[in-house]
Amino acid sequence: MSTDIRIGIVTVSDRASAGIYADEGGPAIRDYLDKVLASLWHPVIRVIPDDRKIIADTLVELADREGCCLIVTTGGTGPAPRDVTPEATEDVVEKPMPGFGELMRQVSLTKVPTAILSRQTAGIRGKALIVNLPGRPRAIAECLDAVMPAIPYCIDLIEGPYLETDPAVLVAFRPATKPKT
Ligand SMILES: Nc1ncnc2c1ncn2[C@@H]1O[C@H](COP(=O)(O)OP(=O)(O)OP(=O)(O)O)[C@@H](O)[C@H]1O
Ligand SMILES: Nc1nc2c(c(=O)[nH]1)N[C@H]1C(S)=C(S)[C@@H](COP(=O)(O)O)O[C@H]1N2
Repeated sequence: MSTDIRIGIVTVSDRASAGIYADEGGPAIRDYLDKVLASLWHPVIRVIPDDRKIIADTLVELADREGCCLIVTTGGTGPAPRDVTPEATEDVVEKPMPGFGELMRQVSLTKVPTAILSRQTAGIRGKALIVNLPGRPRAIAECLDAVMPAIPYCIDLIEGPYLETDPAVLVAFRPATKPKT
């Protein structure tokens, strides 16, 4: 088991990637993970435009070459013509994990009626879990609070590193398992 925990943080935004506005989404994901994770981890950060091939190539690079066990994207999940983050995610995952999107939309609906406009999804590529979040920076904690308790065990199951959370902030759920004989 690797002890080097690398987590990809991918902002998908035409304007943030062009420097028209400062990226707030990537830093919000990093701050969130800094608060929640007790394990030492290293961010691998990318800020890219809403381009299906660039997004797919970036996800492949972070999963296959950078060795990220978790890749969190923000932006590009809505219905607008250039919103293609879910399609790019589906292009590269081997196993879709639709429960993540379902739960995040359900929880987000208690915060904002437009939650159903996000097509955010998730999936597994090799030993990486990829999770999409909406672009609005405030959506990041709203969505991660919902799915984060299940993420460390998901990464256990795909044979990634053991992620420990700070139990005072968030308790990760790991079901009791029988030892293999
Ligand atoms: N990375 C970001 N940093 C700061 N604000 C953001 C970011 N991404 C999105 N937002 C804000 O949330 C709004 C909705 O996000 P959305 O992903 O739909 O962006 P967009 O309108 O498609 O434009 P762009 O791709 O250029 O960010 C944006 O208009 C912007 O105000
Ligand atoms: N938790 C949460 N989910 C949210 C939102 C939000 O503010 N908070 N914004 C919604 C809106 S307005 C849109 S258009 C969709 C898609 O956003 P995206 O294209 O920026 O990914 O996410 C939705 N989901």
